[in-house]
Amino acid sequence: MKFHFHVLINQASGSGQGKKVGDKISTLLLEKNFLHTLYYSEYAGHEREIARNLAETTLLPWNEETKESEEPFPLLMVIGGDGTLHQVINEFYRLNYDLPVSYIPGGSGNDFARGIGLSLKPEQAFWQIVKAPAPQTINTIVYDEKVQQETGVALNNVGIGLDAAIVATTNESTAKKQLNKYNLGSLSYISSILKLLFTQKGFPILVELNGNEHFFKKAFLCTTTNHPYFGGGVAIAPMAQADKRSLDLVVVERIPMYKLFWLIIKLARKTHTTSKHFHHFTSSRLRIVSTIPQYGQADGEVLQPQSFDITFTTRNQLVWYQK
Ligand SMILES: Nc1ncnc2c1ncn2[C@@H]1O[C@H](COP(=O)(O)OP(=O)(O)OP(=O)(O)O)[C@@H](O)[C@H]1O
Repeated sequence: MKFHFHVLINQASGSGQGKKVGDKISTLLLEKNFLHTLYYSEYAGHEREIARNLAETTLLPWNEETKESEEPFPLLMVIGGDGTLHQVINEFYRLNYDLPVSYIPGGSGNDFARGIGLSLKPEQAFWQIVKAPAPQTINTIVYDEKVQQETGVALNNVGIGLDAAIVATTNESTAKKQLNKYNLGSLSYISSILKLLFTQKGFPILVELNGNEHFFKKAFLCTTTNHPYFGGGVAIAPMAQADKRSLDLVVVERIPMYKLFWLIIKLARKTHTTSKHFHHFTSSRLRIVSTIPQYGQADGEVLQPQSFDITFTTRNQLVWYQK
């Protein structure tokens, strides 16, 4: 397959990891004589503008015509964290573009790459892309939130409660910026986790799926996920699969601290799914209503505290790589 790679790099992602990966891949593209053009995202939101411009002028859908064409296929290659890819995919979704993308992880969490079996090593991920003769169909989560009227797509997960509060607190923490300078950003993440394990209160939610209603008086973590991982490699839903057109919802109830720590130990041992405080549902469509304002997160991008009446469905996205 002949490509023209349009490489969109977020150098700020992963506390500078995006820059390192971007440099490595651009050197590789030059050395191996691949046709390519580089684009650097210079501020938050710029990645969306670049993606939109490319979609309007350069990128092509993958269809019978482009399959047969002798011309190099113009393929977008995103280098950054989960948040960068999230923004690009959302721009395409907003403008109704159905375009294949490729991705090389350069963030700190890189859950999407983990979830679809794309190497976390940039060079290996690069060859997984270059050697693939065609894109793979990957499931994504479409969310439609009625209270604030927000819609979008997530590649990894959408959470209400604990996970979202952790992301928000870590992002707000001034310590993070300091620690990131020394590549210790994960310390600020761990300190947010510890703080919120103690302070996050249980909140009522109603879940509707497969024609049934489930009510939780004190939900603590409520995450709809497309693949097993969240929070940088924690396999919260080991049964989830990104190549299946279904979503997995995980609800953990607020339980006393000693039980919670036991559940965390079980999580580390991957035996948490047997706990009676861990609830799991699978469906291709589900609705969650949460009336007490909570933080939300979609692929690690924060939704400010709000009530939620959110419906999740699925959508296909073509991702260029081979396992
Ligand atoms: N040049 C830039 N400077 C600062 N922020 C940027 C820049 N370009 C894009 N962004 C913003 O960075 C965010 C995405 O960051 P991303 O999630 O990729 O990195 P990360 O948070 O370090 O990685 P991870 O999600 O794996 O922890 C998006 O909200 C995007 O708008």
